[in-house]
Amino acid sequence: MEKKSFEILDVTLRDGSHAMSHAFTPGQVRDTARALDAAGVRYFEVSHGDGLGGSSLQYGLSAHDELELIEIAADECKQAEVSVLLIPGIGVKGDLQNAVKAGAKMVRVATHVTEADVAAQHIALGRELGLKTVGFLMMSHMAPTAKIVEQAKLFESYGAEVVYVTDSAGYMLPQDVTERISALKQSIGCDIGFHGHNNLSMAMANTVAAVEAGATFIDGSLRALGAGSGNTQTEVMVAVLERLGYETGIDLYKIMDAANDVVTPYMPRPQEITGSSLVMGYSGVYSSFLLHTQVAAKRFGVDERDILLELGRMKAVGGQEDLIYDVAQGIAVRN
Ligand SMILES: CC[C@H](O)CC(=O)C(=O)O
Ligand SMILES: [Mn+2]
Repeated sequence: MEKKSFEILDVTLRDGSHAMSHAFTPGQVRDTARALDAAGVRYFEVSHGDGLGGSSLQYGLSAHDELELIEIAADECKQAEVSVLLIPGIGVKGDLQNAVKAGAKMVRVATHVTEADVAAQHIALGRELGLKTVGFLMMSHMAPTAKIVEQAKLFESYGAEVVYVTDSAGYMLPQDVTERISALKQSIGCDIGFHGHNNLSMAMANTVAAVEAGATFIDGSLRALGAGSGNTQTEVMVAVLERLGYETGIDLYKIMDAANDVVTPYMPRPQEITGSSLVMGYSGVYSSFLLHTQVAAKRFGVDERDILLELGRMKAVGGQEDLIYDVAQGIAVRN
């Protein structure tokens, strides 16, 4: 049987930044990048959790300059390439140009699932700069499949080479993923990717559904380090996909060692499904809201889950982090 091949993109050093409160050190980035490269991972992402330019009071200040971290990671690459995330409005074109000078070779331009049109200039710039250029539809559970197809076509028309379905809230079930990826497969010519979160313990099942439906770019993070309950666990995904007969190009022992020997020692807490992250998956809340919610719950003396349920009801989206505090205060007043 001919083995199907695809790319695994590791997001430990970007989505993991949320779980690390944006405090990756240069040494942690160097060691992680070296281990990912040695294991055969083709692409891995480095930047503030909210992408280039994310360091701010709204999203959390970075402990170290992300351009310096990108440069350190790129220096470790013998075969791998560094990706950066860019959310138009949080990051600007100049941030992307600087990331390229620091060694980035791929950009993922991320928008809310209904707002692909804000990415036209950034995708064009990515292509102009010679980057592998990707469109990333965040909170994909919030739009019906037809809308996702429409938005993916926009990304493709701007020049995106890959379009991602992104389950930012860890809300989707395998059938949701199958439906969306299959529809994209029939409607667009570029590659399709999937990025999952594990808030309902569905990240691996969703990933398998995505590859079986035709996705050829799949995200994971070592030890699942990422926002909320974290991402699809890269080293486990390699084993599962190999068992399913796919060619990952990644050395299983080396990727396990990267997770266990490099990442585990610096993780601030185990990547678990807690009551709060479960509520995020259940009610469709952005995984990156978790740590902000914990701070707000403490400050106003309220239950984190009540804040998250209310944010889910309000259909809060990325960029509305300040709402978390308003909601917490409102609950405290009502209590
Ligand atoms: C805030 C950006 C976000 O973390 C991007 C991402 O990984 C997602 O939407 O899941
Ligand atoms: Mn994510």
